[in-house]
Amino acid sequence: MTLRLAVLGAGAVGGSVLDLASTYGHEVVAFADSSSSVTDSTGLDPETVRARKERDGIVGDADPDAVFDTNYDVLIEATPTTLGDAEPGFSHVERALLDDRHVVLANKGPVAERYADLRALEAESEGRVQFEATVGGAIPVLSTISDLGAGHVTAARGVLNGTANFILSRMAAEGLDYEHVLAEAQDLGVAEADPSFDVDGIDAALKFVILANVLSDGETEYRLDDAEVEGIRNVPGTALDLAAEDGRTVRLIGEATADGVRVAPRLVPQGSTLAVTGTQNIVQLETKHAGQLNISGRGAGGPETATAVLSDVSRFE
Ligand SMILES: NC(=O)c1ccc[n+]([C@@H]2O[C@H](COP(=O)([O-])OP(=O)(O)OC[C@H]3O[C@@H](n4cnc5c(N)ncnc54)[C@H](O)[C@@H]3O)[C@@H](O)[C@H]2O)c1
Ligand SMILES: N[C@@H](CCO)C(=O)O
Repeated sequence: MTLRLAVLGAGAVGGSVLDLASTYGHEVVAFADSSSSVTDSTGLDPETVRARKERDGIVGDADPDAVFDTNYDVLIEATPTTLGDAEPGFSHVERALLDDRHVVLANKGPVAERYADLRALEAESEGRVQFEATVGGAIPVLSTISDLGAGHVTAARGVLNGTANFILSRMAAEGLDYEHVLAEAQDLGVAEADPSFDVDGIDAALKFVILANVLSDGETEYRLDDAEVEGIRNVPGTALDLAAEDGRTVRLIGEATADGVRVAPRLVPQGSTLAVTGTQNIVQLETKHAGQLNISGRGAGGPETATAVLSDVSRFE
C-alpha cells in the first residue's frame, strides 16, 4: 500500500527519505526545511526538489507549515534534536497526532525529553508513533526489544554515537586530539547540527534515555537530566596511546539499566565486541532468559537512518 509522506527537515535524513521513499513503494507529497516547503499531491520528484534547494537555498515557495495542510498519511519528523521542551519538534508531532496522522521520528528530542507526553497524545489519536531511527540508525534495536518483549530485556549497553566513535578511532590511529578530527567527522554527515551534542555525550545519552523509557514500558519516565553524562572532550590523544600499550582502547560507552542511564568514556580491550570502529554502533541487550544479544552496524548517516525511518513507515501499511 502506497503511503503519502510529509517530511519535515531537508538535511541528511530528510533528504535521504525523499530519495529512497519510492524504493519502499511510498511517495513524498510534502517536504520542508526551516524556511520553506513544497507540496505535490501526486508525489515530489527528488531531483527537482534538490535542484531548487541547491540553486535558491530553499525547497519551495510556501511556508514550512503548509505541509500540515496536505493530504498525508505519515509525518516524518527529521528536524534538529532539541532539549528540554523538545520544540519545535514536539509541536510538529502533536499537530499530526491531533489530526489523527501517523508519525515517524528521527528527531530524538520528543522521545527522550517528553516520552510520557508523547504517549499520552498517541493514546488520544488514531495515529501511531514509531521512532526506530532515533536509536542506532539502521540497526533494528527497538524492533528487537519489541520482538523480545520489553519486560524480558533487563539492560542495554554499548556504543551509540557514531561521531564520537569515529573521533576516538581516528585519535587512536593518528595520535591526534579530538579537535583535529572533529571536522572530518562533520564531513561524513553524521554529526549533529550542534556537534557538542556528540562530543559531550549528549546524543549518546539521549539514545540510552530512549532505551530506558522503552525498557521501563511506562513505569518510570526518564529524561536527559536523569542521566550521568561525560563526553570525550577531555580524553587526550596520549590516553589512547597509553591504553594501546596495554592492549586496550577507549570507547564512549552508555548503559540503560534498572539503576538509570550513564554515558562515559571507558577502557575496553582492543578487538573486543565493544571496540567497534569508525561510525559503527553496537548495542548489547541483556535478556532475562537468553543471555546477551549483540547487534551492530551503521548507527548514523542519511541513507542508513532513512532505512530505519522507511521501515517504520511500512509498519503502517
Ligand atoms: N544524521 C544522522 O545520522 C541521524 C541519525 C539518527 C537521527 N538523526 C536525527 O535526525 C534529525 C535530522 O538529522 P539530520 O542529520 O538530517 O540534520 P541536518 O542538520 O542535516 O538537517 C536538519 C534539517 O531540518 C531543517 N529544519 C530545521 N528546523 C526546521 C523546522 N522548524 N521545520 C522544518 N525543517 C526544519 C533544516 O533546515 C535542515 O534541513 C536530527 O534530530 C538528528 O538528531 C540523525
Ligand atoms: N550524531 C549522531 C547521529 C545518529 O543519531 C551520531 O553521530 O551517532
